[in-house]
Amino acid sequence: MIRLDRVSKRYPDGTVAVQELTLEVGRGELVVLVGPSGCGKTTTMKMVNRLVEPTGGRIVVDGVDVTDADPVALRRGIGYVIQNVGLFPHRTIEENIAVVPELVGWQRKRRHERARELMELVGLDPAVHGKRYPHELSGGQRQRVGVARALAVDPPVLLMDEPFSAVDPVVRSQLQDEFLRLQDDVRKTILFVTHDIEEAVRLGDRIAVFKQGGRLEQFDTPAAILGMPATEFVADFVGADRGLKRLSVTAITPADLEHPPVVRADDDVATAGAELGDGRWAVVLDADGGLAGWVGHDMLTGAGKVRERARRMEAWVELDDSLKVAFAEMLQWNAGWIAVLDDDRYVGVLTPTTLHAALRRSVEAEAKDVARAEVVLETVQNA
Ligand SMILES: Nc1ncnc2c1ncn2[C@@H]1O[C@H](COP(=O)(O)OP(=O)(O)OP(=O)(O)O)[C@@H](O)[C@H]1O
Repeated sequence: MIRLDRVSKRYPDGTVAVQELTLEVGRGELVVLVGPSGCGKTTTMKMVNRLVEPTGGRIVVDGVDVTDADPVALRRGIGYVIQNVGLFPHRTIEENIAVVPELVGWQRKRRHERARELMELVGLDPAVHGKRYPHELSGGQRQRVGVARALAVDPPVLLMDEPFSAVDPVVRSQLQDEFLRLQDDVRKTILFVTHDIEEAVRLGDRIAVFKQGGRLEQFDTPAAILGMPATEFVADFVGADRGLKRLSVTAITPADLEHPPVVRADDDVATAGAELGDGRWAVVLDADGGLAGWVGHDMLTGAGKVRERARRMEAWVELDDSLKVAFAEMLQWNAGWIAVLDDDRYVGVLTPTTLHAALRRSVEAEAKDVARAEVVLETVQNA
């Protein structure tokens, strides 16, 4: 959808901002450009909508070479969100959102309806905020207006340059969440600039890590960048805690799970006790495979049914949740294991040991390009 082919930019003063950059953003994909200050991220982005002209290479958007396109028409088809938004101070929020629709000649009623619809989409109340002026909104609300304005004529492509960096970390995290939900709905093709690796990992389908002088160091998924930094520069840039960050982008799969003894809620205590044997505890399931709780070996004495002895499970996670979510739940409940469900069906448990193994296997699986289940780890036991 967006293709950069050996694109370079040398400014008239001789500064090389971007060097032979080749990069592709697929339809509906969100690619984050990340790197230290001055590495050419903004320049790259501005070449896509021709606010800056490349000095070499080709840029194609939706099959059209941008150097052949009329810049004004081109920019109307590409939403642009920048830091500090750049709203018109003397126009209301509704008028600000409707700027491009007005430029392209939409009637007043249609503009009004579209602005209201977009305000709702980005979490603003049209009745409350529509008639206000930019200075009457909070920083986070202004950023939302910026996103709404960029979406006004429903462009297939969005360029976003540090759109959430002018707000405090709490609001920022909230905006990121809302933005991910929004992107799930609208599936735009997005080029997103940030200097914050946490933001890149959270938002990006793929991340392009830049180095000073506009050189692309690595272009890959967040998990691969964190698990297998291609160069020392990338390893330094993503940080010494990249293993921890990687937890948040690695999903739980069935191959990661352990399978402790299982008993049924309807079993007699004596039967369950015998089934458990030497095991210290068991997972308790109800008749249709749902999680009913857990039971300790020492709780299985006397007569009665398992359900009368079982303890309720305080927490569980779903397959496809991240390893980070599982780890956080284990810490919160001070538990040595956590049950994993697939919809309502119990499928196994994760422990700190299996969680760590899952993380290691996921890195090796990617390096060898095989399924995670096929990776056998070297461990202290089997080394
Ligand atoms: N108009 C210009 N003329 C000359 N040099 C420029 C111009 N604009 C940017 N540069 C230089 O090009 C390089 C890349 O700048 P750019 O703004 O693309 O970096 P960036 O990665 O977006 O940085 P930041 O994260 O600080 O915004 C920098 O060295 C910058 O000083």
